[in-house]
Amino acid sequence: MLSGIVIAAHGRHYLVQAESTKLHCVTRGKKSDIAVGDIVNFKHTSPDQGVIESFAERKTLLYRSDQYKSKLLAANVTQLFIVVATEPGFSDDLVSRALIAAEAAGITARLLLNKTDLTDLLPKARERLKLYEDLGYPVHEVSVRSHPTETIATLNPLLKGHSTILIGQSGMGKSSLINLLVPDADIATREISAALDSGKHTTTFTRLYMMGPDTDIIDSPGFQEFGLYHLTEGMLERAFREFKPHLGHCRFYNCHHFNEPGCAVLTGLDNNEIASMRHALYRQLVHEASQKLY
Ligand SMILES: Nc1nc2c(ncn2[C@@H]2O[C@H](COP(=O)(O)OP(=O)(O)OP(=O)(O)O)[C@@H](O)[C@H]2O)c(=O)[nH]1
Ligand SMILES: [Zn+2]
Repeated sequence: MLSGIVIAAHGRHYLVQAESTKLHCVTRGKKSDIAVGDIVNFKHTSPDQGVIESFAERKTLLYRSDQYKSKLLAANVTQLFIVVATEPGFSDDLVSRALIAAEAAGITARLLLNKTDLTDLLPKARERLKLYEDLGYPVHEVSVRSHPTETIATLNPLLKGHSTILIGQSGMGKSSLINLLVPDADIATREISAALDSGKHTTTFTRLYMMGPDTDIIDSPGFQEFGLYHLTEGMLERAFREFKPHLGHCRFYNCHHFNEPGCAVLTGLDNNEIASMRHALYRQLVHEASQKLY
């Protein structure tokens, strides 16, 4: 049996890189429980095609979900970079959802502030990011277009030895960043489309780019919405870092931290130790989780 890494996924079709060759693989039956980043064992069915027989134990697994189902996003990721910019404005909701997803999956998270060349807008962006810095998430300032060399120098040491997933809203400069870090990214993307989408280019894929023997970058499109319906209330309360000192100090052991008397989390909110925006998101996520239909 041969082994390789899944570099793109589309339904139950996968592009697997094994040494220097890329194969179009499928799973047996209707199963599609393999994600980008999975290490798989496969058998050849033709020189450039194969069948996946099994996958290796995962270090981490990232999901996104809606009311109806959860979807595997990427396996074996060790860190998540959230790309934001001075312009257009970024969504706190999306940033926090990504951070919660990272916490729940046990993945390190960092924020990249791009377009620092737009100096007029920089103080405002820094001020908005302070909330996350205070929570202990590092913020790295870059300018992909104006200071590419410095951007590479900042990011390469952070990327080395990691499998990093990049997420960001449209317009933040994520594509520019990928193209800067992975010089053949465009070629690789065309190869993936040709192999998995029969050249239609209609679908955007989550794709993995190898940067070195133990370093890769995963680009994931479509993060306009980041559903976290799969997280339970217990997982959610632990994924909000700032709740940690308060957990276990509520009057009721099964406190939901909504409006219960003697709730330590709500006391933290009143004392400004917890930002109201974050507590509101916690409420929203618990609500979403209760709407789950699977
Ligand atoms: N001023 C400035 N503009 C930048 C910088 N990096 C990227 N841009 C511009 O921002 C715009 C969006 O960049 P993209 O790389 O397409 O952004 P994206 O996040 O991939 O967005 P989508 O392709 O819509 O998903 C482009 O016009 C880039 O040229 C930067 O460092 N400074
Ligand atoms: Zn409570």
